[in-house]
Amino acid sequence: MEEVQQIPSRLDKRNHSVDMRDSPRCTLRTSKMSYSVPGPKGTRKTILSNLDLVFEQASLTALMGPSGAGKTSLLSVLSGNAPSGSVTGSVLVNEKPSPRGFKRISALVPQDDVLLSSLTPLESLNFAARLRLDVSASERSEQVNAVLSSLSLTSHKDTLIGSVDKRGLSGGQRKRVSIALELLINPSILFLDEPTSGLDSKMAEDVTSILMSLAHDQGRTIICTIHQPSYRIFSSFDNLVLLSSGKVVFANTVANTENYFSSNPLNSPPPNNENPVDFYMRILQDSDSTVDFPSAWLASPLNAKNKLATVGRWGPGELEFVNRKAYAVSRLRQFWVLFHRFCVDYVKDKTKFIGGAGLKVTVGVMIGVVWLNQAKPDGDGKHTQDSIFPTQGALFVCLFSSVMDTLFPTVMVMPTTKSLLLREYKNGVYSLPPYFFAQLLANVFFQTVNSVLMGVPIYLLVGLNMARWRIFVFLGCLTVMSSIGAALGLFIGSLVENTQQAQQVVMPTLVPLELFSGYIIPYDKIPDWSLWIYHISFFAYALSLLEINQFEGVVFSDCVVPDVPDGTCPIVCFETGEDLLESMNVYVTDVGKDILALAVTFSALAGCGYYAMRSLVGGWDGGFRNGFAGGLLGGCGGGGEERRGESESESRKVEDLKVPLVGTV
Ligand SMILES: Nc1ncnc2c1ncn2[C@@H]1O[C@H](COP(=O)(O)OP(=O)(O)OP(=O)(O)O)[C@@H](O)[C@H]1O
Repeated sequence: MEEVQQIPSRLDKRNHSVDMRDSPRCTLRTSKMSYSVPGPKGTRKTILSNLDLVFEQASLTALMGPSGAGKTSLLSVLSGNAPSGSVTGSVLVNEKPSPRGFKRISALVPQDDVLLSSLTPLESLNFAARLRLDVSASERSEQVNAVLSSLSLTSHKDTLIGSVDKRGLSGGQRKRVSIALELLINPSILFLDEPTSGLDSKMAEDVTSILMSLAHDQGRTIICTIHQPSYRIFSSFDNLVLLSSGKVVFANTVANTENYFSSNPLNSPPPNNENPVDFYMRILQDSDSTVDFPSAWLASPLNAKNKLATVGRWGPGELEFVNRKAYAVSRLRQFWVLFHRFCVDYVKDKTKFIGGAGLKVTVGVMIGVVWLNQAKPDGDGKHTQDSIFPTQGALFVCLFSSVMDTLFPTVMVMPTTKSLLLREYKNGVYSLPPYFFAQLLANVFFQTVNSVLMGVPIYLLVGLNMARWRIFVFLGCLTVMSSIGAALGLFIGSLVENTQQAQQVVMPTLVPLELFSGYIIPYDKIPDWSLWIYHISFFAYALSLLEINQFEGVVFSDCVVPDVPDGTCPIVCFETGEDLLESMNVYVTDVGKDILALAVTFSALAGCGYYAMRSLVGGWDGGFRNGFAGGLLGGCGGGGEERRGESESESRKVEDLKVPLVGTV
């Protein structure tokens, strides 16, 4: 059994620092609490009905029941993360309405260990501490070390967390890091969704014994959903809440479970050769059973005892302390810490950082070699007609690559970053704008570096216009296109459920914009019905800029128009760069318009990305995502159940905790 040490006392009330000894001890009580969600055709589906439960301070409670019984829903409602449905009845913390800063005294550890795989436990905790604790650096580091030691992670603090593809911490250690991240704020109430799932029996026992100590030695109220625990693990819990079809079947001490089921309502003890926990689950799911378990529980004397359980009280000034601030640090600080974390995560992932940069240089050199010196003028500074097509090709490939190389990595990492965002946002770690802008800026920054690494070799090898400042216009244009790719990536990534869907959205979105950009289909060949696509294509505006940058002032030496009798020239031939530009509907005076169009495109996509992310975490109109993405991905499949799960877990801003959960909501 792992030993849990007490986290030292260092509370500074002015700074909202944390320490369990000074933090409120909390008892959670539900009274006639019901939870329902919108069902089909305007009906409502009741998921939890009339729950009267008490979760006492310094206790470890197991939430159990057959699949679909409502365990996760109950955890979501108790932790303040079920805004998609409606809650009636009351959920009280120390007999008082849930305080404004509820998320600063409670924490939810999700089932999946959503962690940044390229960081170590120490780095993860340091970043989390910078976001969640408004104390001096030395106090922060003291707290991080105390939490690491509290969860027996000190000797693993510098090991890479890792993931399925990258070896790192074991499953049990990862789970402990997940718990440690939440323990940083010394929560009075800790909610855990299946903390032992996926762990072997030894790891599961270690995690349970840690939870037991956190409850008993440190006074926390701990509530976890749990599936098929061994009898040993089951016996470590103090209390058991057993649900079936959203109703309470048993809610009392674990010690009383066997007596209760052996007498009323079953009148027979569990068979000797069967784990009693498995036995209770089996009988609850027995479709032939005639026993009305919820009614039997309501009539039980143990139920009355449960209702009369002693409840905690707020100490003097505690409620005021909890009610103060929604976030521990300012939004500017949140932005800076998150930006730093995105950068460290990117740089530490060698495949992303070194591999990505190496690939860009290689591709740049390859393209440069393919079109070597094709755009270079002759000794007199003049160009030839046959340089036009390869030059345009090189310019277009650079633009295309800048967008795609930013868009795809951004979309591909979204499943991981989304889960992390949901976890942290749900737990009130930061507000959305700092997160969104930190992610956008970090993506733009790294992908711009990559675009430059690819663009410079192409520029030099192809022999593009070397007039002094033109290379900077070229690189600036690639930077803008990378930024557009990043904003579009965040937008699409927030809308879709997985990478497969992302691919199904990306290609149909980008192909028309490329096709009608004026390069693949020349401007004068674009059918009238699709001219609008040309006018909204950011490829068209960026290509226009690069073509002006390249061809303005250029003279072609080989345009000798043959003398033909009827006056029509049989070949298309340009004497100057301006002639060429005009033939493509590009004018030197368009520069301002092109820059404005790109700026508007970037702002619009960033706005849509933010809106989609806001919708993802459950703010504003949660229906936007389901409506828009549902329509877009109607035929893509795979999402109904996941989407339900996500909306169920949608977060609400901490400020919103002023009203809900209490009384009739
Ligand atoms: N937002 C929702 N919309 C529709 N149905 C929902 C929603 N949330 C939960 N449900 C339904 O409510 C019931 C309880 O779901 P919940 O996820 O809470 O059960 P559970 O006991 O945690 O199940 P499991 O053990 O399988 O995770 C299920 O039938 C589920 O389909």
